[in-house]
Amino acid sequence: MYRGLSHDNHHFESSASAPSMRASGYIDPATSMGDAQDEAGNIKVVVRCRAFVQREKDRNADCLIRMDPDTQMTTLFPPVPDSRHNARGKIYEEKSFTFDKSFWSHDTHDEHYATQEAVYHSFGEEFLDHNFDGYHTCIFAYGQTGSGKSYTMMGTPDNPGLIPRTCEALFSRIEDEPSPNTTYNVHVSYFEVYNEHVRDLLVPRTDPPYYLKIRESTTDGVYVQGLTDQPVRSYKDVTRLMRMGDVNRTTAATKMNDTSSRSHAVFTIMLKQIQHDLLSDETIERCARMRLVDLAGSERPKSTEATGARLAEGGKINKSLSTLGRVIAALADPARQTPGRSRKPKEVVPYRDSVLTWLLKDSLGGNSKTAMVACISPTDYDETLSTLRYADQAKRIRTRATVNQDAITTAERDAQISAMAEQIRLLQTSMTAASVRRREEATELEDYQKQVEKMQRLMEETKMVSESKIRGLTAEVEELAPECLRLRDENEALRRHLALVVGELRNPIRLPEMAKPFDLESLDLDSEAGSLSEKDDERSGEDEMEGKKSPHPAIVDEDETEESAIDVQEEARRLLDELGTLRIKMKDDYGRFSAGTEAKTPLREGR
Ligand SMILES: Nc1ncnc2c1ncn2[C@@H]1O[C@H](COP(=O)(O)OP(=O)(O)OP(=O)(O)O)[C@@H](O)[C@H]1O
Repeated sequence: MYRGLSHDNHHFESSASAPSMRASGYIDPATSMGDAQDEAGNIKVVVRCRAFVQREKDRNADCLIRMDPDTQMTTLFPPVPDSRHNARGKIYEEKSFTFDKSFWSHDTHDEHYATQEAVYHSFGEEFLDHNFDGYHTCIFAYGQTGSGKSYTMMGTPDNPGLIPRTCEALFSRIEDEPSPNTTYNVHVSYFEVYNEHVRDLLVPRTDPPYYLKIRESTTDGVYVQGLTDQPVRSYKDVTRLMRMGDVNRTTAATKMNDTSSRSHAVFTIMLKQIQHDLLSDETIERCARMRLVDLAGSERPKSTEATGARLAEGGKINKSLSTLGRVIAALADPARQTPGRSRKPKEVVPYRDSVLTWLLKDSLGGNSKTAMVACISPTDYDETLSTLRYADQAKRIRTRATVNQDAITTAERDAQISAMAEQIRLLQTSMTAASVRRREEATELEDYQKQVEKMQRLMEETKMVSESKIRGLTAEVEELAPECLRLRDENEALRRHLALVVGELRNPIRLPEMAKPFDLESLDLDSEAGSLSEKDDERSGEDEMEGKKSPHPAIVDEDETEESAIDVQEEARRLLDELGTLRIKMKDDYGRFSAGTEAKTPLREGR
């Protein structure tokens, strides 16, 4: 039974360590360029156990944790089987782990109670020292949902956590800087990784949300493109930004935590110290990056009773945390820690498998001094065991931190500035050219579109003209068709008539001698026409040669009649030709414009 467990003998003394001995940010080029330049070390791992929250008090929960202040050992005791810890066949065992520090923040009345201030003094201050020495640092809080990560990192207005305390101490050190030759430049950024997307917390939220891209460069490593990098001059400036970021951060109430963080939040402080030596006219610059990460909590859907969006968020959170676990496992691999000794090939570190691990690549396995705060709840055996195992593995990770320092003379600095100015000038020129090009391209595109519209309009007009032309021609053809038929019939009649007349002339009816002479006057041949056959010509010639005068008066007018017949014939031929030409023209127009209008065209194929 561990309810009311006495911790008297297991807690350590006040965890407030001695304040940093660092007096100022003065950079000693001689020492700073020495051994401290490249420092390999393990990730610092601390564990913090929080107090009961109301829901745990309500169910009279047992505290399953003990911490030994002397050995820094954290022990997890098996729970009394109850509705929450009754998995059939499951064996709950006592488990012990030793970390760099075990913070007992469970019982405020306990003499070893670790306050927010104590946690900061224990290692927050030490990490700030590293920053002033020019090292990049990273502190991240890990643990199940509701275990106290946000409380440890950000805290409350009354009980500020590591982030505000670090910032406050940073500015108080800057203000206390005794050397007039040292200047500081501080920038802050704050972003969250929500559902595998990066969102800037220092800009107002938008709907739909605006996500930032992650880039990697040889000089800057992995970075968030377009992230607000706000210059700050005082702690007041920082608190304003922290508040803004916290308001923008995605939180929601779950069964395990009323204000559960649904994202990983990364607060970054960039500290640049510039020290100018008047005698040597040399400038030493140190750049340090402080990353303070409040991870989203791992969660069991069964415990949080999440559904819908919350459940999906939880899935993404767990996925990225399990990738973090795999990254930690790969980095903690003994083959990696003792290169050359092990024959086992080094495991590939899956940094890129999640946005979080990709962004923390440098902090987890590169140029950084890193600490992990494993936050645990005093009541949940399974989740706490999982967190303690995670933390235990992280202890084995070694990083190699380097002092990020550059020493340059004033002349070099001036040269750098003018090189940069030149680069900016070139960039401006190319930007101007690019925008001119873009403008030109836009104008060209506009012209092109206008031309296309114009062409479309023209085509439309042409179509309309063609249609009206077809309509006009069709009407004309329809109008001409009866006349054409009439002409053809008339021509036919004339031809028949002419043939009859010619036949009559060639073969005149011979009247008997006694008969009444032929009444020439009654024969009207003026309008008759026809062609004479050769036979007829021959006969006429014979008659002339014989010198016989034809008794038939018609023979006297034969030439005249023939001329008239020829005229008629020519007129008919001309009409036929005209008709043919007209038909060809009609056929031509019909072919050109008749697509889809055939139904309207009454043209018949000419014979
Ligand atoms: N050391 C502590 N002392 C007192 N109360 C604490 C402590 N740690 C956490 N709490 C309380 O526990 C509750 C949950 O804490 P917190 O929100 O920090 O959890 P979390 O791990 O950040 O959760 P999540 O992952 O869901 O965001 C809060 O009400 C907080 O005030």
